[in-house]
Amino acid sequence: MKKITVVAAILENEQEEVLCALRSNEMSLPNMWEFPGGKVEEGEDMRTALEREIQEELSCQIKAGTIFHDHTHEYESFAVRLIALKVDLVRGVPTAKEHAKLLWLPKDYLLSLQWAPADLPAVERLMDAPS
Ligand SMILES: Nc1nc2c([nH]c(=O)n2[C@H]2C[C@H](O)[C@@H](COP(=O)(O)OP(=O)(O)OP(=O)(O)O)O2)c(=O)[nH]1
Repeated sequence: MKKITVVAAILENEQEEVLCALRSNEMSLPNMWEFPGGKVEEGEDMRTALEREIQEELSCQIKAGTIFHDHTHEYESFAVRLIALKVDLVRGVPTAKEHAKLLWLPKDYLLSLQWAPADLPAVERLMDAPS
């Protein structure tokens, strides 16, 4: 089974809301919520990959921090190693360039969204984590 490594950003604002992104119809896993990010390219450092993906997808600059959750999920046709990292916003305002929608949501409400299955362990951990 093909396995890809994906890095995803956990970004919180001053109200302790988490940035959630809705995958568009043109993306794989359409209409599912995710933490924005993308595939790590060959030879690329995971933090560089995440900072690049966020610049491309959200037109803002972030600094990737510590790993929050690292989990492999098997979809029907491929497996995703999803590495979720805490990030800080350095410059700009996250703007949806590829996603259908962006949403800042208090942690307690995260499970009201339909998440990509690979994200659920990280979402649940985030809901349990003290702010
Ligand atoms: N970015 C991101 N992808 C996720 C998450 N959860 C999850 O299952 N995925 C899946 C969806 C995609 O199959 C894959 C990441 O692909 P992507 O489409 O975001 O990455 P990309 O921009 O590098 O790739 P591409 O669509 O241009 O081929 O991982 C998540 O939280 N964030």
